[in-house]
Amino acid sequence: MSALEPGDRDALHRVLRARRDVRTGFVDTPVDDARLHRVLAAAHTAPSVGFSQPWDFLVLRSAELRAELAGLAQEQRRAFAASLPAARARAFAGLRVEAIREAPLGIVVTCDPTRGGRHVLGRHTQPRMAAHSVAGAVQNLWLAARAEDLGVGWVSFFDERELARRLHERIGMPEHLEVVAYLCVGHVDGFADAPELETAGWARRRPLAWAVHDETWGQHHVDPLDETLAAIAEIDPAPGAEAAREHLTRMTVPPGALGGVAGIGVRLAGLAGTCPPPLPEPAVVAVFAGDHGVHARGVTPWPQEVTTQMVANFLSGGAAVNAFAATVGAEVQVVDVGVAADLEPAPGLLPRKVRRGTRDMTVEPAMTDGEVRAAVHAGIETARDLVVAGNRLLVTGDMGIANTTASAALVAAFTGASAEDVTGRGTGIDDATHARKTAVVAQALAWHGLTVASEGHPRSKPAAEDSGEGRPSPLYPSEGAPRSPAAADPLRALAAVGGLEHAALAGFLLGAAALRTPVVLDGVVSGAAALVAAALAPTASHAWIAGHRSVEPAHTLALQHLGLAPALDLGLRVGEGTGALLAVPVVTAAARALADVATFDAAGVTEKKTEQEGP
Ligand SMILES: O=C(O)c1ccc[n+]([C@@H]2O[C@H](COP(=O)([O-])O)[C@@H](O)[C@H]2O)c1
Ligand SMILES: Cc1cc2nc[nH]c2cc1C
Repeated sequence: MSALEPGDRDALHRVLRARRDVRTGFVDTPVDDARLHRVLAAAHTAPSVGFSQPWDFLVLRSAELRAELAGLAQEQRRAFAASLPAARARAFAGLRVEAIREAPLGIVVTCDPTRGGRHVLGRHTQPRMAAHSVAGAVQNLWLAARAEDLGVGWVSFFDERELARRLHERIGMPEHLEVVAYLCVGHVDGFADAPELETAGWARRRPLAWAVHDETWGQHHVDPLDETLAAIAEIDPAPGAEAAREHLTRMTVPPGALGGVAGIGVRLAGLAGTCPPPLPEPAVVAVFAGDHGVHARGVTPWPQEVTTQMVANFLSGGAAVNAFAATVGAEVQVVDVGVAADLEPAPGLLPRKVRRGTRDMTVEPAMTDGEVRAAVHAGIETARDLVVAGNRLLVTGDMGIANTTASAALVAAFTGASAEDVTGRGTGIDDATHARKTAVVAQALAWHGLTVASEGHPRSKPAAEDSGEGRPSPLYPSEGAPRSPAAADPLRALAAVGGLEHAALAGFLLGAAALRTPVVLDGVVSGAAALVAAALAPTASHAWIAGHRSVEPAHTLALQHLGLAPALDLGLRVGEGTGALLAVPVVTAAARALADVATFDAAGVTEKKTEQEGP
């Protein structure tokens, strides 16, 4: 028996932590054969399916061949860069993805899917286990190399088939082999403390707790919503906001001249806790899609299938959201949380369906408590995924035929406004449909006990609008005024009259705030979701910027109640994230101004005289 010795565990963990995927810093020093042999021997001890040991190691030293292969990788790099949204492409331009020429050794690790014949234990049920086994060998190699002070970089910027074909032609690699890894190997001038992509801000590490599910899927050590609310409670925007306000007084613009742009800058600095705040790019719009049981009540002339059809349009790049996202260099992600139809997998689609549409809110709760929680969690997880993937600005979007009815009901429930005040014309409806829609909203509010206490008057005064200096007013400012039933139990109100996209958007808004990532809010659907989120965690609104004001009356009420001043007011009523996307350059400019605009001192610009001094 091979017993381990004291200290082995610590040593193993040290090596695991110190392993890096190395793309920079390779040096010329040759790798001696004994070292290389130990590294390959470590790879060869890896576990494999049915003990089939499907790997081979092709050691490439020829600089000429390596240069040729580097050319293949470069072509793939160019194609990838061309596929990226503008801000991502800028970030990518500064990244190294391979060191094929610089590293003195290339090791190609192959998989022979035929090794061992027909009866390889386990591979008959799972053919991919052969390649998985080879990945285990690569990991062994990587760790052993680290213990030898050798850097390893795994290059995946290859079309695997093209690489296999080239190796077949050039060095006789058999055609039935698959290439699992091209590894750049050699001595390096040092090992970084953190992954290169993390240091470059391209992506972040996920906390282990998010990845561990206990017994039931989605059951984590701490509930994601509780964890999110606890993180939001920690936000203190005062120091960053104060620093930004102070800096604004010294910037070479007349005092107050930056108007609402200054307010956005203060907000960004408050959230980040520093001034200047980080540049809020790259940006991504998450378009949450869902269908609505209340559609059956004739609240919109559009058939429900349009939700599915528009999702297809987003995914093929043909919608307004795609045009606007391309204009501002943002990525588009569609999140299916409740579309009635089954959707085919597609790049850009996050399949997070909780159920196929909600129920009719006029006769029963639109969602169960469990469905609401699942959709809120889907929103939190979407925010987490997009932030971990390196996005620094999130943008909300929505798609759901009939969702302006659910939005109106939510806004009425949270602000205390009447059905008449909140019900708008959505996609553009005639007077008869508008009257029916208003009655439907009133009926739903009454059925769920979410109606106004004193007819026609909001129970709590709307909060004063954002002063333009990033100080959101308290949500329910009139102390002693009765809280609406919705504010007392936001998730119940959401379940009663909301949509799956509202629930997911509420989670998304909270998830972003918890990660101190700013979010630009789109129209009435996001506004309604923000009311739910703010009722759960008032300080979350420090992370939110109202991108625009839509023509839906409920949106104006929601923004007033949230104390948010819209960046733009263009008479839009598209949804999808369009209005918020147009505000992205405004948000970026606010951050850039704090970073780049010179102070009076630095630029040698004379400040204005005080009034008493006279001319
Ligand atoms: O963003 C807004 O304020 C907005 C205003 C009016 C309509 N919409 C969009 O129109 C759809 C819902 O409209 P409706 O009339 O079917 O309730 C939905 O997909 C929304 O994204 C969005
Ligand atoms: C065509 C169309 C596009 C939309 N985008 C968001 N909601 C929409 C509703 C309709 C009907």
